[in-house]
Parts: sequence; C-alpha cells; structure tokens
Amino acid sequence: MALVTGVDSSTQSCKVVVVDSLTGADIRSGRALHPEGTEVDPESWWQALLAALVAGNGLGNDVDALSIAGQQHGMVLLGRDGRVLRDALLWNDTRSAGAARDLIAELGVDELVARTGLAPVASFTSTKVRWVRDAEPDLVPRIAAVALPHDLLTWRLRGFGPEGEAPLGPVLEELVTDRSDVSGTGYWNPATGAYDLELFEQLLGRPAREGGSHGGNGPDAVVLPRVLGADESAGVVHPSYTASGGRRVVLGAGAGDNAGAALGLGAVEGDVVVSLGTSGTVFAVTADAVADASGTVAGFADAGGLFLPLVATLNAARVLSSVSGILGVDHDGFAALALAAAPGAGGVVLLPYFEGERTPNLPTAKASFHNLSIASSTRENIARASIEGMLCGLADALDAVRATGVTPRRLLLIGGAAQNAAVQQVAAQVFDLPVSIPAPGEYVARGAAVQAAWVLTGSRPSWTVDTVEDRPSDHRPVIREQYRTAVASLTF
Ligand SMILES: Nc1ncnc2c1ncn2[C@@H]1O[C@H](COP(=O)(O)OP(=O)(O)O)[C@@H](O)[C@H]1O
Ligand SMILES: O=C(CO)[C@@H](O)[C@H](O)COP(=O)(O)O
Repeated sequence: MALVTGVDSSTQSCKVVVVDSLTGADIRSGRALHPEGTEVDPESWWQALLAALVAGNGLGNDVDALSIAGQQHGMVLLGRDGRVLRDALLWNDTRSAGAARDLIAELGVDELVARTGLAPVASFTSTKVRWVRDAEPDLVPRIAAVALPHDLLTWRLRGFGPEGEAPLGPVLEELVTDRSDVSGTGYWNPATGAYDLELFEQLLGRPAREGGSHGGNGPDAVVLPRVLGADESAGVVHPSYTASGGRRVVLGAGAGDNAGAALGLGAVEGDVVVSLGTSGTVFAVTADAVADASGTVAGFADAGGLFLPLVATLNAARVLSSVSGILGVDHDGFAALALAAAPGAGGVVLLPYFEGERTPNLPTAKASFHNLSIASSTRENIARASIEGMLCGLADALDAVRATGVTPRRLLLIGGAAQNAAVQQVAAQVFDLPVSIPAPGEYVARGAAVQAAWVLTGSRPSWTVDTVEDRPSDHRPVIREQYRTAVASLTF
C-alpha cells in the first residue's frame, strides 16, 4: 500500500493527513497551531509543519509522496542568505489598502485585471510588495526573492533554507510554486501562464526573473519561484527529514488552499464550494479564465489545469468564535442558541466586518449590530444574526460568481465552521441552492494528498467524497433583504 501525505498550512494551524493513494482512505493525521496575527514570522510555519508531520507521522517510512497546500497571498521576503527579511504579511493584513488604491490610479483597474485576472486589494501579494517599496525602502535592495507561504515550506523540506541551518543552503533558484497559488500574487497572468515581470518591476522598483531561468533581467534581479505544472514533481524531501532508512519521498508542487480544497473535493464544473475557515470563500472550477473588472471575483487558476474564480471575505469562522465568546458559550452552545431563534433573528442583523473587509472592499470597516430593540435583543437572536451575517456576505459572493457565467447545480459547504449544526441549517435558508455537507475532513490537506498521489503515480486519483447531509434549499428571502438594508445604511 503506497501512502501519500497532504499538508494544509492554513492561517490558524498546520494540518497533515496521510492517505492510501489507491483508495483515498484516511490513515492518520496530525496538526500544530500557528500564531495569531496578520504579520507572522515564517519560522513558526516551518516549526508547525515539522511538529504536525511528527504528530501524524507524515514522513513515516511508509510514505512515498507529499504536497503542501497553504494560505494564499502571504508575502515572504528572502535575503541572499535564505533568511526572511521581515515577518510575512498575510492575506488578511489590510495595511496595503492604500497601495492598492495607488496601483489602480497608476495603471487603471481594467489594465490590471486584463494582465493579472485581479483588481488590486490589500490581500494580494502585489499590493504588499508595493507597500514595502513605499513604507520600508531600506529593505528593497536587500530583497533577493519573493515567495508565498507554501513555496517556502516546500523549499525548506527539500533541504534549502538559511545559510548555516539548512542542509543544502540558500539556493534561491530552487524556489518553486504552482499555478494556483501564483495566480493570487497579482503579478502573474492567468491568460498567458507567465509572470508579468514588467508589472513586478513597477511594484517594487527592482527587476525580477523566474527562478531556474537563466535569461532575462540578469543575476541581480529578484527571484520569483519557478511555476510548476499540476503533476510536475518539485523534487524530493531531504533525507534529514525522512524516517531513518532514508526513504525517498517525492514532492508535489503544492497549491493555494482553496485550489487544494477543490482538488480534495473532486469539484467539477457545476459545483460551487463555500469554505468557512478564517476566510470565507466561494469558488467554482471553470474551463476558462475569469476577468471581472468590478474586482469582486478574483480570476485565479486551479491546481488541476483549469481556473478557479473566487470571492473571499475576511470574516468567517472567527465571527462565530467572537460572538460565542461574548455570549459565553462553546460551539455547540452557540448552535443551540441560534437554532432557537427564527429566520431573520427578529430583525437583528450583524454586519460582520470585525477585521475590516475585502469583499466588499472596506479595509477599515468594523462590525456592527443593527435593529436591536429591547424585544429583539436576545442571546438567541444575536447568535443567529451572527451566522446570517457571515453567510449573507457569502451569498453576495455567490451572486458575483454566477454573474461571471457559472451555473451552480449544488453547493458544497466546508471549513471549520461548516461543522456547526446551526450554520448548516441557516446555509440552506440563505443560499438558494441545495447544500451538501461533505463528511468532516481536512479537504485542503486532502487535495494536497491528491496532488502527491498524482505526482507519484502519473495519474490523477478520483477518490470518492461522502456527503453526510444533503439539505434541500429552504430559501428565506427575508434574511438577505434585511442584510441589504443594513449594508445600505452604512456611511463611509
Ligand atoms: N462547530 C464549530 N462551530 C463554529 N466554528 C467552528 C466549529 N468548529 C471549528 N470552528 C472554527 O473553524 C475555524 C478553523 O477552521 P479551518 O477551516 O481549519 O480554518 P483555517 O483553514 O483558516 O485555519 C476556527 O476559527 C474554529 O473556531
Ligand atoms: O485569501 C484567501 C483566498 O484568496 C484566503 O482563503 C486564504 O487563502 C486563507 O485561507 P484560510 O486559512 O482561511 O483557509
């Protein structure tokens, strides 16, 4: 039995699953926590990866291949010695909102969408790179490579890394990435499948080149990771990290976490996935690239050779944790409260912009409850309004994905908060589609395992996914109507 390991290095934790490459059966798993915050030392991801691999025996002497999917967009700046130059700015760090506005003013949103599939917002790597140019100019000449979180981990697992620490040293040319994650940088063109090096130079004020290529822009240019195909090997895990006996473990290219989830679910055209993790995302697999000039839908690539139009919000599972904390209940207690309130929560609405917001683009917004009266201010209504508010933003996202030409037949609900019984019920009332809840599982890590098996065997596995619940649509228009009224009342 050949086993493969999939990793999800996500915002809040690192998760490892070990899977039978033939059947897709789960064999074992491990996890380790990541630190809080939107600015994080990448060393903590590396340490969490090693700890999660130990916990799940992810590099045991029965494992033949491994791939790492991870949170998207984080900016990892490396010096020539392979050390990080500053803490990584994550996808949910909003300090580059001004840089996003500057880029739009400089180049025009239509041109940027045409060249990259993305209208700049603070989440994307491109705006973080521009922010560094303006806010930390002393760093600029020291930048030797710019990578994404999963690129760094794959590189380090191959034995590359800081001078004096990693067995093979800081060979920046060996940085690799994959098509899905690079499509979230804002300096890669999904239509041509190539970096837009001219745009990168406009962002940072330094020339760049793709690693591994010897032409173009000279040896002093900033290295951008070489982009591998979906089934292309990234090399092997360095023997110092594998079980004694030095088993050869093949590495896949990895993926952005949402593209990883699409692989893990076996999502096909007609499926729409709603993920309720730290971020809320709505995405679909499509044959053609999407370029949405309104900027609502990001025109990402997927990890299987197709495309992944996606809308992301900054406020999802942690909305529920925050309100549960205020109410003094755990996840189950929160679900019980929400289930005891009627659809519409007695008119109470939560606009859930705790962390600012990316879609709609409101980086400085804050959360607010609306329509509280003495009668409606119950714990039950507050709990339900929190779920409704979180999901209404994603229902707007679903409308935007539809407007690009996607016709969804069913909706798959995944991510930590999808396990909540009240969330499952309210989802069937907010979205006007049947809602399928896949069996609890780490679908991003599982997608990375799909990729590992693909690289190992040469063919993409088609493991089945069980759904534990298929809820028919129980659409209650009042929920979105009152949410829209609350949004319209905001003034900025
Ligand atoms: N039953 C539940 N109800 C509500 N939220 C939950 C539940 N179980 C887990 N969560 C939340 O899900 C989040 C973790 O989900 P996950 O998809 O792993 O996120 P990420 O991939 O962003 O790290 C945490 O914020 C956690 O509090
Ligand atoms: O920014 C996006 C997608 O564009 C986020 O989806 C991040 O990729 C983080 O994901 P989670 O850690 O919430 O899964």
